[in-house]
Amino acid sequence: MFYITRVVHFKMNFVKRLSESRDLNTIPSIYTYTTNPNESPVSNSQDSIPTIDFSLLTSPDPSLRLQVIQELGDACKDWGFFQVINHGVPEDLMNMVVEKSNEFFNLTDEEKKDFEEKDVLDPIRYGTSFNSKKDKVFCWRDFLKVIVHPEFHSPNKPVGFSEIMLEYSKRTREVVRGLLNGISMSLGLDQSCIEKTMKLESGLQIFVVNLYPPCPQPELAIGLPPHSDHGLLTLLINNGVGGLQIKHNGKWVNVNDTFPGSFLVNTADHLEIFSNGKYKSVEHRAIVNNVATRISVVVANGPSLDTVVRPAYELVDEERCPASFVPMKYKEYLEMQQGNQIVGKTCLDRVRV
Ligand SMILES: O=C(O)CCC(=O)C(=O)O
Ligand SMILES: [Fe+2]
Repeated sequence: MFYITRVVHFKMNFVKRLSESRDLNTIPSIYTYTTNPNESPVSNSQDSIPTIDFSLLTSPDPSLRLQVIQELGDACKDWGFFQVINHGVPEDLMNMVVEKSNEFFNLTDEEKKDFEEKDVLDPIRYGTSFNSKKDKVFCWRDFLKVIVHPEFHSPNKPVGFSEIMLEYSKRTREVVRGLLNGISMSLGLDQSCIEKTMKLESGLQIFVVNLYPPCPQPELAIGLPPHSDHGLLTLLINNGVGGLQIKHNGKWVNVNDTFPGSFLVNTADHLEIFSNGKYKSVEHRAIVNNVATRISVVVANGPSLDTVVRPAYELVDEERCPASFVPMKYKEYLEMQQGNQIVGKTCLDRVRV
């Protein structure tokens, strides 16, 4: 008796390769994304996006410290988004991170093959769309996601990527720690309250590179649909090509002009949970264009995977201010978010009371 075994390889359709194919004038229908027709037009009023001077958090002048903590709290409450300047991370390092990330995508298919994603919690995942096994409409985006803390992982190519990622991971964790200390105080809590409760020492940090190649019909496709991030704070830098939009007072706002060398920071779901809804995780999306490849490098910073996240006890009062969220282990939340399609704030809604 003969058994014929046929091994079917699931071939990922990376958009980088697709966009490089000659004569691509229209996008395949799987990428056709319908935006809500009732949505108001995108606003360019980005001048008012808050800017936080990180160096003031450690100023010897207590009134300056107090002022920046107040500004940080207001930014989290009113925008869930701000840019951070004077953060101490060298601009050269930030540029190198973007450059090396680009080099990764320029490796041959064969070289990248080892990193293709199999499971949503694999430490290194090279993939396309958001969750290509579940997405009904595909995102015009390829990605690399690497867990860099509490255990450091990295692809072994291109040369020097690993060292750059390690340094960047350390330096950005320091910025996140400083910001979360300030945010703790802005909530009227001890400076180290978030750091301790969320066990940041073994907190999860994921390094994500998004690559959005030029798209022949940008108005029909989406880079990343509206969503909020898991974790506490997300830091973003890009290669100078715009595409990020954030939702502010029900309207999409373009985030294009930012200070060179600054971090774009957004509040994520677990900060909304911890603050009992005082600080909202911001909805954002990435649009695409037909001219230039956009690269964004995102560092997602969360609690330790075993932390059960719930609203801070100090912020809950059974009568006047009951808990708005039920407790959930961060690992479970992450699996739920990464293992499904990404739709607005639906994940957070699942733990909302
Ligand atoms: O590329 C961007 O600007 C947004 C990326 C993003 O939202 C994400 O990776 O979660
Ligand atoms: Fe995001």
